[in-house]
Amino acid sequence: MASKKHARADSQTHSDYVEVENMLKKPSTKRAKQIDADTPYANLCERLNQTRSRDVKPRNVLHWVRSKDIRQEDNKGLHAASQKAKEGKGSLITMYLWSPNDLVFHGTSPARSDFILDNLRILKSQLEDKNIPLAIVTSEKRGSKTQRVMDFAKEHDISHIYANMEYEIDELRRDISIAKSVQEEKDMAFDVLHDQTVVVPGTLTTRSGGPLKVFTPYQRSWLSETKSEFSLLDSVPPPDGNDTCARKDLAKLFDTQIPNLPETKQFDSEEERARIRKLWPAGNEAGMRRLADFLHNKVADYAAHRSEPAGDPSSRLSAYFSAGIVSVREVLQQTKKANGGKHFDAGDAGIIAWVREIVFREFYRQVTVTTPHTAMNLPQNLKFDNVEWEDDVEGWQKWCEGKTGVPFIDAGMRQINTEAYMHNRLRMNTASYLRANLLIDYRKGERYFAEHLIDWDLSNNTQGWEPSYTVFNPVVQAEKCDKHGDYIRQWVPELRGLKGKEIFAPHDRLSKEEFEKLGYPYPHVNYAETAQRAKQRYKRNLAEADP
Ligand SMILES: Cc1cc2nc3c(=O)[nH]c(=O)nc-3n(C[C@H](O)[C@H](O)[C@H](O)COP(=O)(O)OP(=O)(O)OC[C@H]3O[C@@H](n4cnc5c(N)ncnc54)[C@H](O)[C@@H]3O)c2cc1C
Repeated sequence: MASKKHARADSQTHSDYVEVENMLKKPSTKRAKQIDADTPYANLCERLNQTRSRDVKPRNVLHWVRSKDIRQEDNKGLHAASQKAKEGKGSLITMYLWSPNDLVFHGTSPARSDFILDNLRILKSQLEDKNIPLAIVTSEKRGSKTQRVMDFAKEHDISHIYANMEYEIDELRRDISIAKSVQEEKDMAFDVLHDQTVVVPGTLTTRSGGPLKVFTPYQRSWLSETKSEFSLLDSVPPPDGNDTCARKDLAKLFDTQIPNLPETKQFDSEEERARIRKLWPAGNEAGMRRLADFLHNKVADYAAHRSEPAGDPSSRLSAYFSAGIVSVREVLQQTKKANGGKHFDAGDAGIIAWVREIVFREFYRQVTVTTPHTAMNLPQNLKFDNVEWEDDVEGWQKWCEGKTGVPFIDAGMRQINTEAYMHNRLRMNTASYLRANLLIDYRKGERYFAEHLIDWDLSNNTQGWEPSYTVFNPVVQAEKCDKHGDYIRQWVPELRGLKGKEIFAPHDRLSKEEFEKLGYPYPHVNYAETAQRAKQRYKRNLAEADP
């Protein structure tokens, strides 16, 4: 078992199921459209135009580290803060706002929570070597963040606050609130920089000026933009150090400790934590080593084999991207080198295919910024909010535990429960199975992924879970992507003894007697019937939808 959280999933009761439901509050579709028409992102940008340009003499300068930029290498906000600090006589201070209730609210997994803390430990030690403190400011209540940050800034005579942009609606609203408070101060400035992507979300537009909303034209435009604007891949150096006297002046800040995991985010045991840590070692160095290994040993086969989970064909860099342990610019610089200096529209087929996935990541941030309701438990296609979902508690429990009786689905769910990670092809299949074959509200699955993945990322997860009419046949998918059944064999030990095509659908392809000997669950539902039911339900409910 990966975590206490998962142990809880084993004994999921109806009240747990309802608890998930309560977490999924959402606005009406009418309200969603209003938010899309007047986005918090646009509102924040407008305010920042005023707070960033204020003529304030630098004193102490703050970089506010967020859960998506925990590194000193090529960190735009940290670099800007370091440059500003050099203009004055004050020090560079860094700070992380620790909000345990946010972890609970967002359902952040123990694996991701622990990964964040471990990376903060590394960053704190690297910065301390340069006499830069990393202070931990705790906000016990979700609503007290602005107050805590402003109190900290005043207490430490901060003239400038820098941070990197987070594009989710709650985070944008938090920054709007900070910007308002900074505006009320006479001698403070606030700036938030774009660091998560190469191309700033929202800037790739159609001829008429609207944001590109379809991936293929977005990718075309991204490739052309990054080809003509070389500087987009430029990186910035790590921060310069403070004078040694900062050690004494800011002693209290150097003393703050990285917090422990909250009770609900702890692992079952220290061994369990060590096992997950070994799979996902913390730190920029570990991430960049992983990249080098991928570029050297795997990327050449990526185009041909990326959908075959048995060979573990992908980079497994998602955890490092989602917590900002590696910079996407530095990753792409190394990738370009591996491509013999060619841009990402030519050269090695594996590299072209891999960078396409990075572009997906950028595209999904553009969607979050321009369609903010997608970060509010609502589908991008609002009509899908009208679907009448089934209340299949048993199906839900079986899905969570990897006991649906469909080998490919069960293998995927057992992988996520064990590794805090699932291969992309399985994410697609398990999501389709939940929202179509089980007809369970896809938002419950989205939340389950957040509660278990180490790489949880709101934009990638919500877009990955976006409902549609597509229903994957998990037997056909397995026969195509797991030809020899090795992935299934790895994760479903009950089926390890099966050698032929029986492994993909043991219930249908073995005799009753042979099947029962396996000790493997009966299929919870019939694939063909439920796929048909889902399509009809979607069609009827979408036709009746109001928006
Ligand atoms: C239902 C569903 C939920 C998902 N939830 C998440 C999530 O919470 N966090 C997350 O990072 N990804 C998510 N993805 C996208 C994708 O599955 C993972 O990024 C990928 O499997 C991570 O493995 P990797 O790092 O080896 O990827 P690689 O294949 O090596 O790709 C390199 C990087 O590109 C990005 N990327 C790859 N595939 C996608 C994609 N389909 N969409 C957007 N970006 C992509 C990731 O940052 C990834 O690390 C989800 C996909 C689906 C279908």
